[in-house]
Amino acid sequence: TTPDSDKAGLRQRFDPSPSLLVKEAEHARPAPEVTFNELKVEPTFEISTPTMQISLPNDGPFKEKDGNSSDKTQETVTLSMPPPPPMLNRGSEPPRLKPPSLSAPPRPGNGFVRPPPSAAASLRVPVTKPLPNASLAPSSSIMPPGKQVSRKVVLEPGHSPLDWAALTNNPNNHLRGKDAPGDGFLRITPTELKRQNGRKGKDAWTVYQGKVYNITPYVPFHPGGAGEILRGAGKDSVKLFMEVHPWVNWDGMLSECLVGILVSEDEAARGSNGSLDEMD
Ligand code: HEM
Repeated sequence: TTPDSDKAGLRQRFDPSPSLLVKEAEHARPAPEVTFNELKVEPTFEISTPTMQISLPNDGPFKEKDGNSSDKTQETVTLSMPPPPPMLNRGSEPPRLKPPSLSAPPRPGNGFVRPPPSAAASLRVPVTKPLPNASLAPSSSIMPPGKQVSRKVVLEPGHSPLDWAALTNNPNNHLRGKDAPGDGFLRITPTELKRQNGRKGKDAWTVYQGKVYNITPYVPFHPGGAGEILRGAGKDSVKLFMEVHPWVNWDGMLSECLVGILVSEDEAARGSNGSLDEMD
């Protein structure tokens, strides 16, 4: 070979024409695609609607009303099916996993409709803005049936659960109220309890597990609203309370509001002046 032909040969090798490039590119096809061809899998991006063919005998339950006899022994019904989801990894690469940052990590406890029972519920500050007229709020149309919207209300400023906790921390606040003078606990009859219904200047007392509490100071702090908690005024609230929030720590929250215990009329008549201190 001459030097000139050497040059030409080199140029052809290192400065290939576009057609050569294509050829080389074809040769450079990655091996897994060959595997595809060997497996007779046709990589294609077309999305076709698959069909399903069902053969029905003509004299079966689908026979025409007028009894037309047809030469056909079979009728073919073609049903369309929705297209499959497009496959994005049709190439030779294995399917790639999504980066972890794009998928939210699974959160435990998502199935809970209500928060789990805990004493801390009494100190939890509401994170979502409640409905102003929560007791009248209709259930949301986008909520699945059976799941209700919160019945919590907007509390006045300074009436958060933490504000209540601060108030009960000071025993000088006399949260037992004006109807329970002194420090001693009272023995309260059902008749007396009935009178303490929060009306006509009377404090609202209620009963929980045989103990009588003055709920009047707590009413503006109650997350379920005044109307709800006052349903128990002058009577035993345990049933209503347990229906709504059995996890709330009544004793812990209202210990400073304890007025006394509920006794029967007979028991009260046997006692001297109604003070529990007398029993010691
Ligand atoms: C007649 C008795 C009572 C009734 C009918 C009642 C009713 C309600 C209602 C309807 C709610 C809103 C629930 C929601 O949809 O999220 C609520 C919340 C609440 N109530 Fe009562 N309540 C009563 C007594 C009490 C008492 C005595 C206390 C305190 C010892 C109390 C503490 C609370 C607390 C802490 C919440 C918020 C619960 C949470 O954060 O999930 N309730 N109440």
